[in-house]
Amino acid sequence: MPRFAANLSMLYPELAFPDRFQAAAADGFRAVEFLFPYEWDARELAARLKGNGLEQVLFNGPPGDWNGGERGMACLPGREAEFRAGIGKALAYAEVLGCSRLHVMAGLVPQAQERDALRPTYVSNLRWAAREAAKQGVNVLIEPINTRDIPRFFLNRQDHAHELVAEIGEANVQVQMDLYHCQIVEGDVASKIRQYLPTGRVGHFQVAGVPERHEPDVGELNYAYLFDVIDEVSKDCGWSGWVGCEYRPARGAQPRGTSEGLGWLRGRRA
Ligand SMILES: O=C(O)C(=O)[C@@H](O)CO
Ligand SMILES: [Mg+2]
Repeated sequence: MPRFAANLSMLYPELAFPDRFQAAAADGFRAVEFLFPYEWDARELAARLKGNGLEQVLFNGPPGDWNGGERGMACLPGREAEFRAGIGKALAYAEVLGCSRLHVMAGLVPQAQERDALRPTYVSNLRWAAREAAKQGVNVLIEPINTRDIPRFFLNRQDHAHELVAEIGEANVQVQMDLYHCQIVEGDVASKIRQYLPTGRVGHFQVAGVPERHEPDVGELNYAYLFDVIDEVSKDCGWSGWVGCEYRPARGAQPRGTSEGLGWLRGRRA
C-alpha cells in the first residue's frame, strides 16, 4: 500500500496552519508535507510534528516573491545569490524538522526568453543545491507543473525533468511526480509510473483529482487503479516513498470538510 502524507498547505483550510498537524494526525496520517514553512519558527513546527507523532516528508525551498507571482528562482539568471541564500535557509529548516526531501521550484520563463537559454543556469543552481543538501542527507526534488495552473513554468514534463536530473548528475536529485500535473500535461499516467519509478529517480508522488484538483476520487483519473500500479511497481523495484495528498477539499473550508472527503483513503493506508 502506498504511504500517504497530508499536504497541510491545502488540506484543513478551515484551520490555522499550526492546528492542521493535529487534524491530520486525528485523521490517521503519519506524515505531512507543506509548501513554505518560513513564516513559522522551525522549532514550533518540529514540536507540532513530535506532539502529533508525525513525520515531515517534504517541503519547498523559498520561491522568490510568491505574492508578486514568482514560482521559484532556479532557472533565473542573475538570481543565483538569492537562490543560494534560500537553499541555505531551507536546509536549516530541514535539519530542525528532520526532513529529507526538499522541493526546489524551477521558476517562470521570463517574457521574451527561450526556455533552453535558461537551462545552464537551472542545471548549475540545482547542482549547487544538491551538493549542499547532500551534506545533511537531504534529497532535492524537482517537479514538472502544468502551464494552466502556472503559465510559463520552466518545467512541465516528466521526460524533461528526467533529462535534467541526468544532466545535473548528482545522486540526490529526484523527480517529484505529481500525477495531477502529469495527467493535465501529458496523460498516459500509469505507463509513466511504470516507466519512471523503477529508475530510482522518482522521490515522491503527489495526487489530486483532475481537473478541479479536489479529492482523488473526484474527476477523470482512476486513482484506485493508479495506486495499485504504484504498489505493484514499488514491490518490484523496492520503492518506499510517500504519496502527498495535495488537493483542495471539494467541501472547501467547511468544518470537517477535509476529514469527510477522505473516504477515498479508507482501506488504502499502509
Ligand atoms: O503545485 C504543486 O503541485 C506543488 O507541488 C507545489 O509545491 C508548487 O506549487
Ligand atoms: Mg505538486
